[in-house]
Amino acid sequence: NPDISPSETLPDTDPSVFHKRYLKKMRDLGEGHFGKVTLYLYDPANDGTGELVAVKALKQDNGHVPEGWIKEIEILKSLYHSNIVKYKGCCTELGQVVQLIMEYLPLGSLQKYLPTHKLGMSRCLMFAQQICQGMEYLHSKRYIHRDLAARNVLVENESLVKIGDFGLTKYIPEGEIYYRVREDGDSPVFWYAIECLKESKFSFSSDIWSFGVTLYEILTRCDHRQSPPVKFFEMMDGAQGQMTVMVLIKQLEKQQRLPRPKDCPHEMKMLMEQCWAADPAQRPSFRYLIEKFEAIRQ
Ligand SMILES: C=Cc1cc(F)c(CN2CC[C@](CC#N)(n3cc(C(N)=O)c(NC(=O)OC)n3)[C@H](F)C2)cc1O
Repeated sequence: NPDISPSETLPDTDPSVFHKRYLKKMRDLGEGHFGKVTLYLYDPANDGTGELVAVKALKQDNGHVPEGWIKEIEILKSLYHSNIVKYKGCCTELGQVVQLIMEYLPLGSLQKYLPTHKLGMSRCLMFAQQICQGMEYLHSKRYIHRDLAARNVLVENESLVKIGDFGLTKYIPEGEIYYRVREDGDSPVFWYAIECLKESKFSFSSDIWSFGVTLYEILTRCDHRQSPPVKFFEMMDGAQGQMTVMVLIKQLEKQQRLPRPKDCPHEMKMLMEQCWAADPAQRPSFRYLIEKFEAIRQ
């Protein structure tokens, strides 16, 4: 339309800048150790026609912004993949970045979706392959996730899932193999590789172990009676009843692993066991897992 000058059609504001005053709180989506994720309507026109967004905010402690928080925002901002939740922007307050704005996936996590949608095996394997594709991309940028689990995978629709949270993601510098941290608070120990439990050594290979547990969750349709914590407690031959990290390590050192889910194809059982190899070097890569899923799903 020749008589409208470009300046009348181009937006003159940065779409990745969100103003706190236009964020209308809807409800909480999740709670983490250091903060929470909340559903907001971003409604600058103040007429309810805005868009729903998922907002991650840290529990503010005396106003200083932890260095890891900026890192998490920078990491998500740099990721572009169909199986990774989209970064939308930031909301700053007093010039400090305080909130991370992401796309909202109303179907929520696999942990909530699977028990109520009876998915067939082929759909489960399709989701598993998509998680591997998102993770292969993440590893290609030298990031390790450190918290891969069904609760952190979101459902876009019945044919698409995305890795939705990067709260524990770390960069592994060139030439390094491990990332070492002093674990604190509620670490997801039942998703942790044996070397993470024993020496806090995280690597690309420890993400593979966590993927194996995530695949187990998918094959059990996230039935809470078969959840990793429940099954590991059951395997503890119920004696002392007190599960500690030491007891879990002993079980894993005795080569005990999560049981084969009902109706689980033998090939999937083999794949999970490869992901749970005691030696990190023996575990497959996400590239290898993608090819396995391609072959099985043909
Ligand atoms: C500050 C740290 C921190 C705080 C937390 F609450 C959590 C846990 N949280 C992660 C994000 C979460 C699950 C995933 N993936 N989710 C994202 C969406 C979305 N983008 O739409 C969504 N949708 C939904 O539930 O729709 C019905 N759930 C869910 F909030 C749990 C992890 C943390 O590191």
